[in-house]
Amino acid sequence: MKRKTGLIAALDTQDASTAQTWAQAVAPSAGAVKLGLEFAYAAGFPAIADVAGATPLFLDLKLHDIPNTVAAAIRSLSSLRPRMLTLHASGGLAMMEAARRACDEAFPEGARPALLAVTVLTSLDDEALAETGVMDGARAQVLRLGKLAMRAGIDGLVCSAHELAPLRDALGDAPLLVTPGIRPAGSQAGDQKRIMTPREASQAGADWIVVGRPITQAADPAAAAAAIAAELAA
Ligand SMILES: O=c1ccn([C@@H]2O[C@H](COP(=O)(O)O)[C@@H](O)[C@H]2O)c(=O)[nH]1
Repeated sequence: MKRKTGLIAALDTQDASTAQTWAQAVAPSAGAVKLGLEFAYAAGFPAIADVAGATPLFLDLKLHDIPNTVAAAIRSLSSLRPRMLTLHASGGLAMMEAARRACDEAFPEGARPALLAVTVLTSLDDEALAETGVMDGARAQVLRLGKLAMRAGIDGLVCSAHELAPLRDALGDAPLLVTPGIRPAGSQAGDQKRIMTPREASQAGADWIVVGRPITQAADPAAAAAAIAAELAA
């Protein structure tokens, strides 16, 4: 049976009123809004809560530090009540385990966010990854980090749509698989390297796709989001 794929709109801006405008525009089409480093550093935590409002919040802070610091950061951000929260799998097993324990302790029963481990950023191709010392390519590294994240009790993974099939083969249906690097046909790749269209990512088994600039930089963000949602539903 075809998996239902939801749209997460990435609202990357420093300006709270711009983010608010975009959040309203995508509300009929997106299942969640993503606020990340750019917005958090510029606008602050209270603005994150304001923009998300009643829409589920994907808080993409990509935590990456020693276990004690990551656990403390999760306790600090718990008042934002994110639905999904990211950390880097490359922080290691102990860091991810500490994050999971902190989530269990800091959030009330039933309100714990899905912890998502970022595997290999979608802006990296095999060549760029080799420059960091990973010589066997993005697919192998995503699988390695994905398995490590599952051992740590992490709920899902951020990966490119190209790794969905091997991840499903290796890990089954349970992990939530979230894919940025999504580009509707004809749109600019920008700095993204491992890309797919919304329809391709959905067919490959994504639970969620993350789309930013193809929506926010469109002449009509509401229409762009609606077109992507329609492509996912087709
Ligand atoms: O591997 C990753 C992890 C996170 N992202 C984030 O997703 C959006 C993508 O925005 P676009 O404008 O659609 O490229 C952005 O907020 C990234 O921080 C990612 O792209 N890749």
